[in-house]
Amino acid sequence: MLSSMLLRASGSTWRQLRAAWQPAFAPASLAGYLPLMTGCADQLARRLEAKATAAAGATAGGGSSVDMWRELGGMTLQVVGSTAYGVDFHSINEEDQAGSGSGSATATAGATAAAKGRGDDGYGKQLAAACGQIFRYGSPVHGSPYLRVAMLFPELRSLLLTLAHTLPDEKFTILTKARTRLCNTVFQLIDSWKQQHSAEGATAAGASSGKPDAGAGQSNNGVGAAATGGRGLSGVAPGSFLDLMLGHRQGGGSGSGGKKAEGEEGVEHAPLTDEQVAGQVQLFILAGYETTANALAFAVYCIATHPEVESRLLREVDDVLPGSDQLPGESDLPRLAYTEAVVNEALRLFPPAHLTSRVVPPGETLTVGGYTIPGGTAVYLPMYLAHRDPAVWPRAEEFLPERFLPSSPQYESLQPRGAAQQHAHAPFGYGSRMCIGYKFAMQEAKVALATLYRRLTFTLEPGQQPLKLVASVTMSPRGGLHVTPVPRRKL
Ligand code: HEM
Repeated sequence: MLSSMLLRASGSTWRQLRAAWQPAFAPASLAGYLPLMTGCADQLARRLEAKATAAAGATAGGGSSVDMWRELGGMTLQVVGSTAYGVDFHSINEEDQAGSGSGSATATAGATAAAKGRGDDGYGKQLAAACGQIFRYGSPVHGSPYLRVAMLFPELRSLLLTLAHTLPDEKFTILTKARTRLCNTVFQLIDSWKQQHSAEGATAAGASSGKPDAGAGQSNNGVGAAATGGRGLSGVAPGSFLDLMLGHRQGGGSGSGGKKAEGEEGVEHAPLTDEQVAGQVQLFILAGYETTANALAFAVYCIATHPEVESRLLREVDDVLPGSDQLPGESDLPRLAYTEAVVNEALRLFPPAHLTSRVVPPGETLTVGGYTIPGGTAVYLPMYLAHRDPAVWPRAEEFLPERFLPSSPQYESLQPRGAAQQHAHAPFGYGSRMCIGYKFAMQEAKVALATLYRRLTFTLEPGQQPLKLVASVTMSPRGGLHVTPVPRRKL
C-alpha cells in the first residue's frame, strides 16, 4: 500500500495520483469539510471548558493542566479520519461524547448518531485503533529497531524490510498486523461502496483489475455530506475523500470526484486500483493529522507567550463570532484575517515539516551559492533555518503576525528581502510537489483557533518556556505542550 502513495510516487504515476487527489481540495469540497472541522474544534473546546470549570470548583482557584498537543492531535485525527473514510473516527477523548452533543448540534455528534444508526460505528473504531498503532510503531522512535537502522541507512531499506518480515520483532509484528487490519477494513468499505453503486445501476466491476468502471457515475455531488453525517447505504459518506477517490476513477462522473485537476484538461489517466485508492486514503490521514496538530500547538504556544497578540486575536474572534454558540461559517473565513496571520507566523517560526528534499535530475547539475551539485544528488531544504534567516527576514526571531497582514502599518517593513523573497515563507514547500493539502490545513487551523479561543485562553504551565522541540519526520513540541485552559465566560 505504501508504495502506491502520492508522496512516494514519481513521473506519470505521481501525475495520475495527484490528479486523483485534486477534487478533494476544490473550493466546494473544502466548504463541505468546514462543519466537520468546526464541530470537532467545538467538541474539544467544550470538553476543555468543562474540565477547567470542574477543576476550579474542586480546588478553589485551581486549574486543570492538559497536554494541548495531544488534545489537538485527537481533534485533527478526528477531522482527517472522518473526512478520509467518511465514518466517525472517535478520536477526540470519549469523555466528551456526552458533553458535546447538548450545546450545539456538532457535525461530529451528527456523524456519530448517523454512524450508530447505520451500525458502522465499528469501522471508525477499528480504523482509529489501527491508525494509532501504525503511527506509534511505524515511527523510528517507538517502532522496531529495523526502522531505526533503515532511517540511518536508506540504501539498505529493502534488505532490512525483507529481514524484518522474515525475523520480525514484537513491534514490527504489531505494525504489520495493524496494517493488515487497516487494509482489510478499507477494502470492506470499498466493497460496500461498490455494492451501493452497483445497486444504484452503476457498473462497479473491474476496478481492482485496473479496468475503468466506465459509466458508473454517482448522481449526487456529495459535497458536505461527509461533514453532516449524511451517508449512503455503504457507510461511506458522500463527499468524503474515499468517496471522491472512488468516484474519480469512474471516469469523471462521481460528485466532485469527476473534475479534472488544474492544468489536467485533456489528460487521460488510467483509473486507480483498489490498492492505490486505499493507499491515498491512508496518506491523507498520515500527512494531515500530525502536521496540523503540531501547527496548532505551536500557534497556541506563540499566542500564550504574546499577550498583545492574544488580545487582538480575541477581539477579532469576538467580533466575527458574537453569538454565544456561533461557529465560523464560510462567509466568516475572510474576516478572520488576523487569526490566519497568527497561523502563518507560527508556521514561519515553527514549521512542522521542517525539512523537505529534492533530487537533482540525473544528467543535469544545480548551482547554489557558488557550489555545483551533480545530477542524482539529494538536496535537503531546511525550512526551519530558512524561515529564521536574518538576511531574509526582518526581526527574524520575533513573533509578528503583522508580516502576514497587508492592512497593518508594519506590513511593508516586515517583508522578506533579497532573491529568496518569493519563496521565503514555505511551510508547505513549493513548486509542483508543494503540499496538496495546504488549503485544507489552513482552513482547519484557522477555524480551530477561532472556535477554541471563542471559549478559552491557555496559560503555559511552568517549564514550558522556551519551547523544547523534537525533530524527526515532523517537528513537534518535545514532551507535548502543557497548558491550563482558562474559560472566558462563567458557565
Ligand atoms: C500544517 C499542516 C501541513 C504542513 C505543514 C504540510 C507540509 C507539507 C510539506 C512541506 C510537503 C512537501 C512539499 C515539498 O516538498 O515542496 C507536503 C506534502 C504533502 N502534503 Fe502536506 N502539510 C500539511 C498538511 C497536509 C494535509 C492536511 C494533507 C492532506 C489532507 C497533506 C497532504 C500532503 C501530501 C499528499 C503531500 C505530498 C504531495 C506530493 O508529493 O505531490 N498535508 N506537506
